[in-house]
Amino acid sequence: MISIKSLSKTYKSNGHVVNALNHLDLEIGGGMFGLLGPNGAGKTTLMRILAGIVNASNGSVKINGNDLATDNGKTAVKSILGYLPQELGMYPELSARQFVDYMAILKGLDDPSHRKLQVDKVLEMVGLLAEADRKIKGFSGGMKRRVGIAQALVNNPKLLIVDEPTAGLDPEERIRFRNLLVTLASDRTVLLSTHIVEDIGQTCRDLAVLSHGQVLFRGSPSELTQNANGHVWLYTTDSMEKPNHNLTVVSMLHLTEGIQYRLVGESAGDYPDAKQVQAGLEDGYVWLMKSAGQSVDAM
Ligand SMILES: Nc1ncnc2c1ncn2[C@@H]1O[C@H](COP(=O)(O)OP(=O)(O)OP(=O)(O)O)[C@@H](O)[C@H]1O
Repeated sequence: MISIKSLSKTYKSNGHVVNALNHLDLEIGGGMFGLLGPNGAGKTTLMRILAGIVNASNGSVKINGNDLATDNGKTAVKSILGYLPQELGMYPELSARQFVDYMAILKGLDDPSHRKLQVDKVLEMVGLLAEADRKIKGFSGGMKRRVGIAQALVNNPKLLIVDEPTAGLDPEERIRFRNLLVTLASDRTVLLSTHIVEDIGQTCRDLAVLSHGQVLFRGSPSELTQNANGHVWLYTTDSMEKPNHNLTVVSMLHLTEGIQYRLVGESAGDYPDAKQVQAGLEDGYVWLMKSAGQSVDAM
């Protein structure tokens, strides 16, 4: 559905040139697709180009055969696209229904009776019909995010793009939101950008990991996980000294016998007592970044 070839985007700011996307190639099909990568990897830039908000510096993007470099292509894509940016400005004094209706007008749904049906339909899809006449200012973070999805869905898009939608949500809201996206992906493409590895593992069959504006990995969550097998250890010590820097600490657990480190790296040779364990998705991500020479030390 989406074909991206040698896509580059350069920003100039304060005399510096930033290569946000650097000859990026990517093919994305139907269903739910994850875009994973550290802050600054280029995810938002890629989504903004796909959504037609910024122009690429070089390269080509085709969505359902429509070339985003042409006016006709842009118009065609607009009619099949829904976009939820990281920060969507909402009018807090409006009710959910008023806001989604307003966005529907902006998207060109001119027929009032069709628009009303469509607004109610999307509010129902996101589970907000019962709250539709409450002011947005009284909504929780998760509810606001659902209003955001409702406005993105109001033109019944075949491609839904969501940028970091679960940031700042509590665990219950996050799970609910993730499940909503999976349901929506049953009959459309949903492109989900996040830096939360767990969100991708729970929802996407396919994913790409971006770093420095390029694709480091393209495949399934289980392929990303499997690549790390043989490179993950648990090591328990009562010493206060952290394991050496050739190993990345993925997590730490305080036990009665000391601190248990989960470590990812080429070899745990310096720690003969370390026990090799099965990799998880987060280990796969850390191993990928480490193999590419990127620092992923969160601790
Ligand atoms: N409008 C802009 N002007 C200058 N530089 C920019 C602009 N937008 C993004 N950048 C730079 O481009 C690079 C990629 O940013 P982008 O926001 O696309 O990454 P990201 O993966 O979405 O990160 P995050 O998760 O932090 O949003 C970063 O170095 C960023 O500072």
